[in-house]
Amino acid sequence: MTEPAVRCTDLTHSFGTTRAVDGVDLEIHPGEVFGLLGPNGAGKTTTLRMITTLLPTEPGRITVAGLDVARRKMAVRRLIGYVPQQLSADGALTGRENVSLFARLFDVPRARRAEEVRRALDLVGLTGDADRTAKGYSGGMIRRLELAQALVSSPRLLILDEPTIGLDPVARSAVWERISQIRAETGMTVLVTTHYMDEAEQYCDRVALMHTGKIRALGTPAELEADLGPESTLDDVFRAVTGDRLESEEGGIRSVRATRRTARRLG
Ligand SMILES: Nc1ncnc2c1ncn2[C@@H]1O[C@H](COP(=O)(O)OP(=O)(O)OP(=O)(O)O)[C@@H](O)[C@H]1O
Repeated sequence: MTEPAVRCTDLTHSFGTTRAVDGVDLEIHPGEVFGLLGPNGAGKTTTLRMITTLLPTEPGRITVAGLDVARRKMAVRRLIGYVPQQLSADGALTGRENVSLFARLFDVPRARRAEEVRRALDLVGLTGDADRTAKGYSGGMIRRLELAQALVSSPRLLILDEPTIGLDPVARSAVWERISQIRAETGMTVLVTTHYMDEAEQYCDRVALMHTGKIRALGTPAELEADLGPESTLDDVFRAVTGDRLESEEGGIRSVRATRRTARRLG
């Protein structure tokens, strides 16, 4: 039987008295686009940081392609491409130099490096802009550059934390189109967090709705909506299971702040 791409068993993590992740069980199938949905503070980033080996997994357990994350950290890191929420591109470098840097960091063999960098830039549609410095890129182009950085080591599991936060609707769909195309071309598994329910509805095969550290519902968007009744949206499902709204005002303000931070850092 094929191993799940990710299996989380009873994941728990606290920061002081805040229980950020509270008994999460999750199984992500190979090759699917899986969306972890929830408002700010739901515990999504903490869950991703545990899966990516950046936070301890105990007392819970995580496997990535059958490998125990607590015991096989380095092997797991080689399977993963991670795009965090924080900016990871350097404005002073060209697109190609940014991706080359990641190729070196991730030990892409020297003989294959230039070709892998070209391939990653091509996958995200940045070939024509590869030799311009990133400080001249739009927000959407920076996000696609960060995708290329994560793709250069040919990961089996691509993990994206709020890939479209702070982008305008056109740039958001451009980023998602690339994610869908890359998944179709490479067959890799994609785990993505978002608080934009329309994106999850359109682009995710399955979603988990997270709130106050717990998974409150899990399934395909269509299944979850059908369970609630005709004409339901994912936001309705979220409200029904948590009594809260998925897209909060706070999210909007944070998005703007994030965009401004990105612009400042690259400028
Ligand atoms: N390093 C930290 N120190 C203390 N508390 C933290 C830390 N990181 C997260 N938290 C708290 O843990 C809870 C979950 O945060 P987390 O970042 O995982 O949520 P999230 O769903 O990813 O939201 P966001 O989109 O805002 O990052 C929140 O209450 C947050 O304030």
